[in-house]
Amino acid sequence: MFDQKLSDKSLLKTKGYINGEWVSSDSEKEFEVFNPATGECIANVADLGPVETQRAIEAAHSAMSEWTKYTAKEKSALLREWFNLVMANQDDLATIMTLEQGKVFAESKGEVAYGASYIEWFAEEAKRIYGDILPSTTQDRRSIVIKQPIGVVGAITPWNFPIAMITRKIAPALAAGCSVVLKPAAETPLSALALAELAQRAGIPKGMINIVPGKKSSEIGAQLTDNPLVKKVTFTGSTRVGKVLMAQSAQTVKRTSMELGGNAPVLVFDDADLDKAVQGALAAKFRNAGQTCICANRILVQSGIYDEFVSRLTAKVEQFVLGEGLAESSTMGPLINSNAVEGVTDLVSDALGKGAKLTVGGQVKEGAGFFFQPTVIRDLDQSMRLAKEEVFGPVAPIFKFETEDEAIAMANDTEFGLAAYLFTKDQSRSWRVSERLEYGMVGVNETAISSEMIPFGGVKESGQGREGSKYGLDDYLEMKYICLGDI
Ligand SMILES: NC(=O)C1=CN([C@@H]2O[C@H](COP(=O)(O)OP(=O)(O)OC[C@H]3O[C@@H](n4cnc5c(N)ncnc54)[C@H](OP(=O)(O)O)[C@@H]3O)[C@@H](O)[C@H]2O)C=CC1
Ligand SMILES: O=C(O)CCCC(=O)O
Repeated sequence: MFDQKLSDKSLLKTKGYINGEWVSSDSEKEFEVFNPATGECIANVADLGPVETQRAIEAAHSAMSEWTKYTAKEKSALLREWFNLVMANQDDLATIMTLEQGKVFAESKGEVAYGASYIEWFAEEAKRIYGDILPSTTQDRRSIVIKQPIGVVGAITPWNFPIAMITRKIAPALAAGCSVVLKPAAETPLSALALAELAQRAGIPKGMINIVPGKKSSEIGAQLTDNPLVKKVTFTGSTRVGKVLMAQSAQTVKRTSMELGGNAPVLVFDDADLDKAVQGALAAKFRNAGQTCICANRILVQSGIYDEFVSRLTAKVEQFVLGEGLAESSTMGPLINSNAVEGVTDLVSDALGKGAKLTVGGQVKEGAGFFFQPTVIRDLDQSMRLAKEEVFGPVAPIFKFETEDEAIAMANDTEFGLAAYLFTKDQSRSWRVSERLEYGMVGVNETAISSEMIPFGGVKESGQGREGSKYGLDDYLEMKYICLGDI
């Protein structure tokens, strides 16, 4: 399958990557990777476990002491070369991503560029790690703060963004001076391994990046959280697993960064620019077939424009073409697996059973693969599961509200707090509402809020820590205070 599709076939790697070597599992076991658009097996990948992970951690630990000998400028140059290679191989990386993850090729290309932007950004930030000299309480001493790499980083990433979620952890880690052992999602190991191949070609020293693909995620996770050589655990994925990893990390008091589930509301006020609001909600809802933690999960529309909003959004959604991601005609791909299809189906049935109304979609697509039709549902209320639970799929539930206070209360009525959006032309309302929304990120009249230059992250049970931006290095650095007394 890959043979005909990649211009550089050596980007297809199916072994683990430890200490600069491509390795099988000790047991020689492999696991299958599937194309979610067809259900076909597209590769067999080495099934590594806790023992190989321990080896990777030890390699990472040794590599870090070598990496400290590189100047900031040398580290920066290596990261820059990795960025160049990722961009030079954008089409092949996007092909691999579409085949294992399902998103349409244009979106995969966009994600490769987005993922690369974190490498470029942190190549630059690697040169900007500063210390500080503080005022002193006495004449005979000086107080100095230096920043040092926290240590070996254990990273676990999800399948929904198989490149960007990796680069936004590995690039700041390397820039800060840390090495990484990363476990990619079992659904999408091939993108991670191709990235490692390009890092190797860029000259990033052995042991600095280690990739441990494997199906025994809880055992690999236990090794990463229990091993005292690992000083920090960074995770993107479900809140359930994030809590497990935080609890495990507490035993050795590791620093953690958690980017967990979301339940993003889009608040559309009567005074909004309706075209802009429909377009924004559409983009935020259907990106990656709705499988993004900042996807619009609940669309809250004020009563005066409710019917008009529903009919305009429905008309746009009717235009989606569902299909295999490499087909040029497709504008939306499949969900990741059959569990995902079942989960979405259950949430839709619950809402329809309790009186909500379908305006488009609502069905599993017949035939091969894991497709669910792009769907709009209206007239929801707070009793329905869609009001509280994250629907990781192409379903736009539209709720009605009367007043600003009611909309804010509905928006905040969740344990999640990742991203929220609002549409209004009233300047003071945009400030007022932004400040009252209990979320880590708020988009005002804009839903395309992500970039390497902004601090991505949430509050409440959506996690802790921020990725990207000038703050993104902090999670990988320790602050050391040095008190210099008189000689
Ligand atoms: N914030 C986000 O970006 C994401 C949120 N989600 C949310 O989570 C739901 C479930 O998706 P799912 O893929 O199951 O997410 P998970 O949280 O289960 O998976 C994310 C990553 O964690 C790994 N993992 C799973 N269990 C453990 C464990 N006990 N210890 C260590 N690592 C573990 C997975 O490995 P493996 O693949 O090998 O099981 C994968 O690499 C989605 O429907 C969505 O609501 C999901 C993905 C991303
Ligand atoms: O966690 C996710 O679902 C991916 C984040 C997408 C983004 O960075 O915009």
